[in-house]
Amino acid sequence: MQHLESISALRAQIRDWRLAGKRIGFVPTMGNLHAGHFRLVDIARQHADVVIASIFVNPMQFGQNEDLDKYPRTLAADMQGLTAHGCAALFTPTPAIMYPHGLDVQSFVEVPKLGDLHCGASRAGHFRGVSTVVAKLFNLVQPDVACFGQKDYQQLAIIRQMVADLSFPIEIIGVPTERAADGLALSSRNGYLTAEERAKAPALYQILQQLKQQILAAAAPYRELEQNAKAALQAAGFIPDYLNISHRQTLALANDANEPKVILAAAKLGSTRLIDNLEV
Ligand SMILES: Nc1ncnc2c1ncn2[C@@H]1O[C@H](COP(=O)(O)OP(=O)(O)OP(=O)(O)O)[C@@H](O)[C@H]1O
Ligand SMILES: CC(C)(CO)[C@@H](O)C(=O)[O-]
Ligand code: BAL
Repeated sequence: MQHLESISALRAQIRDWRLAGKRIGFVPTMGNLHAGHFRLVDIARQHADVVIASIFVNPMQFGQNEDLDKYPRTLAADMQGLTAHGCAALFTPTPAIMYPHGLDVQSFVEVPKLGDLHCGASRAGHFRGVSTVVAKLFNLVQPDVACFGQKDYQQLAIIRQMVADLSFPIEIIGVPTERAADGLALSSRNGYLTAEERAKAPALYQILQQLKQQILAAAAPYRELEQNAKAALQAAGFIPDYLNISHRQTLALANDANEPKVILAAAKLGSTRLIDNLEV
């Protein structure tokens, strides 16, 4: 696997692939890779001749009091895993490369409405950071196809909207959430959990599954079901951030049984913020 650390090296590799007529697949990540990330690479390889991944812990998407500094960085292990999954190249830019003049004067991309809801309301500026870095990575890599996880459901919706609005010639593929045997969505932040917290963590997905059945049974109005589910999260040891029965495309709160729905949730277990979702 090629390890590309500069924009010039990346562009030379992309040029070589283009001259060879290769269809390029791209998997952007923040590293500390797990089976969910490697699944993205596997899927990308099904849709492209070559796959390139990126690892960049993007400071623009972290809030002041978030975990930018402690975010796990495991490059050597990540490179071994990517190589084992047939990734052809890995791009690992630094913040100085991505934001040479600093974040304060950096041009940005913002997806209105979708970026303001749910995690956008809880993490001010987060999705501006995500859409900006992904747009820049798309311009640098210029892939034909890019894979994102459904674990970050709102992020995937925002990327799809950005690609459509800005006419990126890139096919976006959403990959189902990879889960541990007990149902917990794999996430780099799961590594923050203590043993006691990890034992409680599966309750998040279990509560989403129970809520889905209640929605299908039309057990009560959606807002009442949301409140009950948040109470169940608290009883399971979580501090709920949000739990919203939403429209799959607009992500606005759903009210109608006929709408295509997704349950979106974020909750803290100790100091660890977990997210998950379940389509209804
Ligand atoms: N369990 C998973 N299943 C499928 N895709 C996933 C999973 N976890 C992460 N991804 C996807 O991998 C890509 C990179 O995500 P990222 O590097 O932030 O990993 P992460 O596990 O989501 O970390 P974090 O704990 O910061 O959320 C994103 O498209 C994300 O949706
Ligand atoms: C898409 C992404 C790599 C942009 O930094 C990040 O938000 C992530 O890892 O999901
Ligand atoms: N996959 C989530 C990235 C973040 O929380 O910044």
